[in-house]
Amino acid sequence: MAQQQTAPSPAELEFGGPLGTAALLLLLPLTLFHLLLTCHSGPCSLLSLPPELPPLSAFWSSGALLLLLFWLGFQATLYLLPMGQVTEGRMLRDKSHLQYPLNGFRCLGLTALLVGLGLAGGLPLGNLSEMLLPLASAATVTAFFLSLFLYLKSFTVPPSALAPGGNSGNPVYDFFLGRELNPRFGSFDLKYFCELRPGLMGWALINLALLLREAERQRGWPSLAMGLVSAFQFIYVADALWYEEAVLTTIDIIHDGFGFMLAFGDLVWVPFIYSLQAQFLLNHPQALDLPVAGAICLLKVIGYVIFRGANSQKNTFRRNPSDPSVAGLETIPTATGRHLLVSGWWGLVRHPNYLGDLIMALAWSLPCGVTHLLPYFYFFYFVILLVHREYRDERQCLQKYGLAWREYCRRVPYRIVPYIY
Ligand SMILES: NC(=O)C1=CN([C@@H]2O[C@H](COP(=O)(O)OP(=O)(O)OC[C@H]3O[C@@H](n4cnc5c(N)ncnc54)[C@H](OP(=O)(O)O)[C@@H]3O)[C@@H](O)[C@H]2O)C=CC1
Ligand SMILES: CC(C)=CCC[C@@H](C)[C@H]1CC=C2C3=C(CC[C@@]21C)[C@@]1(C)CC[C@H](O)C(C)(C)[C@@H]1CC3
Repeated sequence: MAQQQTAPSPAELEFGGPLGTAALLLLLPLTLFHLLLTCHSGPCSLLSLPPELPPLSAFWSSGALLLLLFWLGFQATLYLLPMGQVTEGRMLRDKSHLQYPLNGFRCLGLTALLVGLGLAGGLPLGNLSEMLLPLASAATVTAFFLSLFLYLKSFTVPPSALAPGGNSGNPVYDFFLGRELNPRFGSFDLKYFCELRPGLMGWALINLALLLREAERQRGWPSLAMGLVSAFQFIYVADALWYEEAVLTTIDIIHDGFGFMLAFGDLVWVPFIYSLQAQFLLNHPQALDLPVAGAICLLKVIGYVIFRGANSQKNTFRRNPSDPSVAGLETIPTATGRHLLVSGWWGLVRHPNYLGDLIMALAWSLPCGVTHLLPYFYFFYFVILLVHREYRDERQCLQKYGLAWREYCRRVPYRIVPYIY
């Protein structure tokens, strides 16, 4: 029988409960526009207001909205193309499994091909770099309406389809966290689509537009710093789509509902905030020595090896514990029948994937030099996000695994950084 979903108690509410989430609903878009404006201002000071505000008309254009809707429709069409394998997600509370298409990397290839053809035919992609403000407004409005739709839709599904944490009964809190775990139209999974497709590829496309604009300005090649930032971030996007299946064991898919936090995160925050380093470099060029560039590349490789190794190890183990690559690892049994890895990457710290991700985040910012704080915004935000995420995950794992989780914490005492945290 389907297990009934009970509302979380006030003590279990996350992000500061209704007040905290109401504040985030306002603060996230305000931070976004503050950063976009600051990045294009001369002083580019993270801690003061941009010297002059553009007219209100600079924040909105119907062309930008149409372009965004076209992009969403285009990516949705690619998602639906019957290419590649289909995989099964984790067992749900009603004991069923959802099916997910694994065609993300092919969609990236097709997108790259079409963009390449467009560029060869004279597509002025660099112009996108002057449309970021109205595009970000259009994406924010779209994310807001999508979240409203998702919130209303969640009242039409059975309790077993709700996320563990998003049905407190408080409309603001539930709107922010998302009530339904896997909202779908037939086989079209809205959360899985948004998590990996339009935002991530949009981020890579914005970076490319900024790089092209910089190259045009320099009448030839982009700077080394811009080249490194774009290449590092493109690798991150391509990696996420190549290992698409691994997203099915992340907190976003297995625990969090689909609400404003993820809709805004996926469609707005990722493309417009994660491209801040490239935006900064277009407006504030930086010279980079080859040895420094080499050291930054090494940092990126170290981060990537840890990030990918840890995520793939956990994903393989969760999907098939007898896979030869993980079968020899030491584990702790839990009362749920699932085991916890206690050696390999997951025996180093309790969140080795966060460690790798943070190292990469630093490598993305360093090419921007050390004269400004703004390119490091992503790194500081990411430290806060991952520390908070780790805390949320610990709480959930303690609930899920009880004594076995305590034993894991005893055997692996550090959370993210060995011997430090
Ligand atoms: N770039 C960005 O903005 C962001 C990137 N990320 C990245 O996304 C990736 C996924 O992160 P996230 O979803 O937060 O968390 P994880 O992928 O680490 O998933 C956490 C889950 O993994 C399982 N788990 C934890 N410890 C063990 C263990 N020892 N053995 C086996 N399973 C274990 C538990 O679930 P269960 O036991 O139920 O399987 C736990 O709930 C990370 O690399 C992170 O850095 C995350 C947020 C933002
Ligand atoms: C408060 C606030 C701004 C919340 C939004 C957070 C979101 C931006 C992130 C939550 C988890 C994410 C993940 C990725 C992107 C950022 C968000 C949506 C991810 C898709 C990036 C690529 C990785 O390889 C990944 C697939 C592991 C990762 C999954 C989590």
